Amino acid sequence: MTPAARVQSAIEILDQVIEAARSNGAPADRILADWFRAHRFAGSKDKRAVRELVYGAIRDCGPLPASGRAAMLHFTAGDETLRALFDGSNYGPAAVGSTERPAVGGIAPNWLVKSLAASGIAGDEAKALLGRAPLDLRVNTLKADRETIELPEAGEALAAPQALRFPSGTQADQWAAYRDGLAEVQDHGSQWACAAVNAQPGETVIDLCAGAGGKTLALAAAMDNRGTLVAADTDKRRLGNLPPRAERAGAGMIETLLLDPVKELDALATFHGKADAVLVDAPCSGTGTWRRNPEARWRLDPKQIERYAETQARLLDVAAQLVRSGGRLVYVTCSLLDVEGKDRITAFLAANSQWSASPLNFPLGRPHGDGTRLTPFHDGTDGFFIARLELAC
Ligand SMILES: C[S@@+](CC[C@H](N)C(=O)[O-])C[C@H]1O[C@@H](n2cnc3c(N)ncnc32)[C@H](O)[C@@H]1O
Repeated sequence: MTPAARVQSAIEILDQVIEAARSNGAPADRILADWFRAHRFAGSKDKRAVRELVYGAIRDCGPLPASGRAAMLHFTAGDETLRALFDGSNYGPAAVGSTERPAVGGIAPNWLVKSLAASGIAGDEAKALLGRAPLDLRVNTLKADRETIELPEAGEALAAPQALRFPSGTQADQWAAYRDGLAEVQDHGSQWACAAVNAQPGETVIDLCAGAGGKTLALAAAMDNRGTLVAADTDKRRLGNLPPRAERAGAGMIETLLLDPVKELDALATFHGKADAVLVDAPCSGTGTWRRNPEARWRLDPKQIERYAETQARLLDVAAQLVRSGGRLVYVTCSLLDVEGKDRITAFLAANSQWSASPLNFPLGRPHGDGTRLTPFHDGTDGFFIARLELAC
C-alpha cells in the first residue's frame, strides 16, 4: 500500500468506528480486525501503519468526530508529511478543500471533561487516560511463580507480588507460558483490586460481577484452589468464557452462576449471610480504561452514567446481604468518576451503620473518600476506585 492509501484506509475504518460509537456497534479493535481480514493485500507493515493512524486519530479527537476524514484532518494538522498525502492520488485521500473543517481535539466530550475535572481528574491526570498501556502479566501461583517462570522476554517486576510488566504491544498471548495457564494478562491495578479481597484458602468468596473471570482467577490462586469460590454474572456469554480459562489456569474450584438481572439474590439465596468476602467489580462507564479502548469515551452519555450509578448502588445492597458478620465487601470500579466510586461508598456507609471502611494500605494509589484511587498518571495502572468495607461482628 502507498502511504496515501494507508491514510485513506484509516479514514474508511474511522468512519466505521464513528458509526459504531453512534449505534453501539462493534469496538474499534474488532472493526480493524475485520477490515484486515477483508483486505488481505495489506501486509504486516501496512497493518501496523493503518492501526497507528486509526488509534492516533481516535486518541486525538475529544468529542465524537463528524467523519473519519474530519478526524484524520485533525490528527494530521501538525504533520506536514502526513498532510501532504491528501493529494487526490490513486487510492489516496482527496485534496483538502478550503472550507473543510477538521474534528475538534481534546480529552473527551465536554460534559465528560467537566465530570472528570469535578472528580479531580484534569491536566496531566486527564491526558494520561489516553496514553498507551503496557502489558502486565500476573503469574499464576497455582502453576508457577514469578521468581522461576520462564518467559521469552524478561519483564519488570512490579509491586504486586506476581506482577510482571512488558512493553505495550507485547504479544504475550502467543507465549507457551500463557497458553499453558502459567500467566494471565491482568493490569497491575486490577491485581491490587484482587489483593484487596484478601481471599484465603478455605473461605467462601463470591465474585458478584465476574464477567469472563479475570479477577476470579486471581482469587482462586490466592485461595490455593481451596474453599468455595462463586463467579456470578448476568451475562451468559461473558460467564461462558470462564470455564475454559479456569481449566487452563488449573483453577478447578470455581463455580459459575448465571444471575437474573434485578433478581440476583434468588440464585444466591444459599449464600445469604454466609460469604467471608464478596467482590463487586461493578459495571461502570470504564473511564479508567481508555488507554485500551479510547473510542469508549464517544459512547457515553450522562444518562448512562446515572444508570450505572443506580446499578452500582443496587449491587452494593445485594452484596451486603451475602456477607457474614465480620466479613468483607470489596467494591471496585474502573471508572474515575466520583459518582461511580467515592460517592457510592459514602452513600452506602451513610445508610448502613453496621458497615465501616477498612484502609487498604497499598504501596501505590492515593486515599480517595473511603477508598483508594489508582490512576494511569500517578500509578501507571488503569484508573480504579477500590474500597474495602467490613461488617461488624
Ligand atoms: C467490570 S465488568 C467485570 C469484569 C470482571 N470482573 C473481570 O475482572 O474481568 C462488570 C460485569 O458486571 C456484570 N453485570 C452487570 N449487571 C450485573 C448484575 N445486575 N449482577 C451481576 N453482574 C452484573 C456485567 O455483565 C460485567 O461482566
